[in-house]
Amino acid sequence: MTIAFSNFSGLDLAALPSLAKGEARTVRARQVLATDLSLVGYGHFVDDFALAETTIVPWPLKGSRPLVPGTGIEGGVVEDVFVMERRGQTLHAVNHAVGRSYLTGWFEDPPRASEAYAARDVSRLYTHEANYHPDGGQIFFPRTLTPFVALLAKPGDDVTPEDFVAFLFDGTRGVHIDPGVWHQPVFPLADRAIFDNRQGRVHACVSVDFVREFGAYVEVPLGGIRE
Ligand SMILES: NC(=O)N[C@@H](O)C(=O)O
Repeated sequence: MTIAFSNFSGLDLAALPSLAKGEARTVRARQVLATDLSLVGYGHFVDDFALAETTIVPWPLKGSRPLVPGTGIEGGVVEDVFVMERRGQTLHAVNHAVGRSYLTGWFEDPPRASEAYAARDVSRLYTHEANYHPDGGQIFFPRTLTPFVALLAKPGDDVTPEDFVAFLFDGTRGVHIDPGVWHQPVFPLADRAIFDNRQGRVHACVSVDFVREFGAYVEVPLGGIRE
């Protein structure tokens, strides 16, 4: 499958506002340890990728008649690897299941970040967007025991940067992100990591652009738990 670069939010990545110049602000996501309880409303743990079910949302109806049972969900799922990799002072994510790649964040002031130089501080990352899938959930499962952070917010199109929570996973378990839950591709606490990914084949995506809508980048903590 060919891989095409996707910029869901449509933000001009060649004209990013500068934090150093005060052209944008940061909203630091609250970091919490992923537990069964803390994930309520966002998703749940996955312990066996092969056996894990991905929630598929039945086709939405406009009339009063119901779907014939078992129909409206037959688009099924797609699955393949999702590769997260640091490229200098930027982070990229390549979704081989749907053939799309993304720039998911910067380890420096975004307009000054370079792929030619190593990141100086990887304890946090700035990201500019998030999205959700109305058609189904999405599973990220680490192939190696790499700890990772899932930046998530509960469903609702009136989402704001302040709604996002950075869930810290220790790398021994995966995550099922529920339909409608805002997310970015997960952020590994390593320079490169491979995840198994399973999601709805329809791959409907609804995006939020933190920069153009709120004048902010979301700062994602990637260190240990502070709270
Ligand atoms: N950008 C982003 O979040 N993408 C993933 O959710 C995906 O489905 O590719």
